[in-house]
Amino acid sequence: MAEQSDGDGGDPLLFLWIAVPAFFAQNLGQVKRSCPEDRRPVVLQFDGVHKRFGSLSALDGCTFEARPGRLTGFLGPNGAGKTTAMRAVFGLLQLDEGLVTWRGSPIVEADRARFGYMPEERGLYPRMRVREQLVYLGELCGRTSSEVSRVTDLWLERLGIAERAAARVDELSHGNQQRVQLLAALVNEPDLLVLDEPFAGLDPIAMGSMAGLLQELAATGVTVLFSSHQLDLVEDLCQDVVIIDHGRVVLAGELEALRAATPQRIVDIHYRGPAPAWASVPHVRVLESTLGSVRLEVSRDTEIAALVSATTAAEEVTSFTYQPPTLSDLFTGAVRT
Ligand SMILES: Nc1ncnc2c1ncn2[C@@H]1O[C@H](COP(=O)(O)OP(=O)(O)OP(=O)(O)O)[C@@H](O)[C@H]1O
Repeated sequence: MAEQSDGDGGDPLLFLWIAVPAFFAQNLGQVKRSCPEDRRPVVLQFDGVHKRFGSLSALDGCTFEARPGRLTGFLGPNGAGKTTAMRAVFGLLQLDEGLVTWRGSPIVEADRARFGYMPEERGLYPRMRVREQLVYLGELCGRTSSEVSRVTDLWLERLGIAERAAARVDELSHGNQQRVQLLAALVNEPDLLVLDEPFAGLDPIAMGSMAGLLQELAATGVTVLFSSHQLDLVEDLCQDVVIIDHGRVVLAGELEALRAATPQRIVDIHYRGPAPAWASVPHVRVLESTLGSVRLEVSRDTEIAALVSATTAAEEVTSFTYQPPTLSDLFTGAVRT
């Protein structure tokens, strides 16, 4: 696998990883994924991946997987190694150790013809017209012009930007440029979609439509891995999460299972009147307390009756919720400060 870019700067034509193989066209027949006798695991797998930049370990034995038909949130603080890992999927950097595999085999260019990538650098040609650019990019993946035109028109319509098809990319709003960028990752009808912060900078409405779209794609069996710093959104959207810190995976798996497996439970109470003495209840820790609301941490085995009994001292209780830690709580607990 050739190292194409290891530089720090943004490469505006980044997704030219798909550009080289015009010869994909004649090879695509060999990469059909629906072969029923093929029982290899249909996952994207990172296995002990190391990537160093000089003395800095950007990926330090990174191991995780993303599964088909599911949304996997790829989380971590700034500089944790998310973009580096995503670039590794596309052969945009040379790994020092470890393997990234797709369906159980090291990824080759023919696999990448069926992958979609939305890079952090957002590499569209700013002066090229939207539809023309999308068709061009789809053709670079080895698709015929009519195939790619059909998919492009479908998605332009679906994303509500069909009327801007003839506009230049740099004439579009940020949100619409982001939609076109996503579309550029979809024109080859990918089996795997890797998105670097697809929600960054979107307004709430655009976020909702992007979220809905990713759910729809996952529902059709696409493997979707995306990075984000918006933990509430990831919690609402993703079945699986991978949390990475200093190049190492510190927590990974099915979100609900990870939440349920924690020994802590979080109790949020909203009330009127003076604050009851919750801290006096055994095994209760006050995490936050403001006038009229309190957040408590209890153990999974704490006797809730004692807590409820203490709460009745409030003038009125307007809400009482008891739940496992949120994704944000898990993230804070997992990541080194
Ligand atoms: N080409 C490079 N040369 C040198 N260092 C690099 C290079 N690319 C990434 N790094 C470093 O590797 C580490 C991981 O960077 P990366 O961009 O993967 O993190 P990230 O998790 O995507 O961060 P963010 O959330 O801020 O986007 C950082 O310390 C970064 O400075």
